[in-house]
Amino acid sequence: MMQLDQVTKKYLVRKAVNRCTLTIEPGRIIGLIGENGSGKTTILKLLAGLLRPTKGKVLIDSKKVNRSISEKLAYLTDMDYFYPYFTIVELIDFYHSQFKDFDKNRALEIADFMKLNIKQKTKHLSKGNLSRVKIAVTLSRKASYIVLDEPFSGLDPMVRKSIIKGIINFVDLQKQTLIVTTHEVSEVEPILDEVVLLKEGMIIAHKSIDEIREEYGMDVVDWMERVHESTEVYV
Ligand SMILES: Nc1ncnc2c1ncn2[C@@H]1O[C@H](COP(=O)(O)OP(=O)(O)OP(=O)(O)O)[C@@H](O)[C@H]1O
Repeated sequence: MMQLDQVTKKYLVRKAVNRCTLTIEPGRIIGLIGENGSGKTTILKLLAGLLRPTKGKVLIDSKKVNRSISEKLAYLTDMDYFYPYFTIVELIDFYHSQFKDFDKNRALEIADFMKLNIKQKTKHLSKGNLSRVKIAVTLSRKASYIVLDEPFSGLDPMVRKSIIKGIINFVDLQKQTLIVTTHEVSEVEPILDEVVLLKEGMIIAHKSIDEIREEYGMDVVDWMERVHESTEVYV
């Protein structure tokens, strides 16, 4: 289980995350949604132990998060920093050597599903193919928690939908929990169980997709727009 308990994160004087309380149950796929600068990446970095909260507690499996959480949390960042002279298959071997839970066969299977040429050097990859490689190596870890920051941003809209739907086959929801931030809400929505909506560093809504449809009888994107414009809190 992942928990934020009254978490505030300040960068100097600016509050990027403001008194956020959140519980994420295991085996769920969560969409962390919000406009630019609303605090999504900061929350993911707090969960990944890369940042410390200014106030409050970040807990995973009831333990305070620190850097050793990387053993059970796979994190796809919004940055690209692969060693340029590695081919994709060499990169997969490198990940295999670095992470005990890395499943090389799964990586090759995802690379194949993503239609990647594994003999290509990472420095020659297009932005979209680099995004595919990042997804492949992250989902190949059998980590309990998978955290994806804007994983679909570089992908061609023509193939994005099928890739998003396909990745669900590479997550084991009996054992894994997935959090994804995205601006492509309508495309990602089919794979989500819950959405957490952020506005100016605060959580303004946390609902399951079923609840949104049943309680509000609304399409998720329409509901999010309504919540975002309203002053009410839906948690
Ligand atoms: N290292 C930093 N130093 C100072 N301010 C920062 C730093 N990182 C983020 N911020 C600020 O904190 C706020 C939240 O940033 P964050 O990156 O978490 O938002 P985000 O929702 O992920 O945005 P985006 O959708 O654009 O990626 C923003 O106002 C941002 O400018």
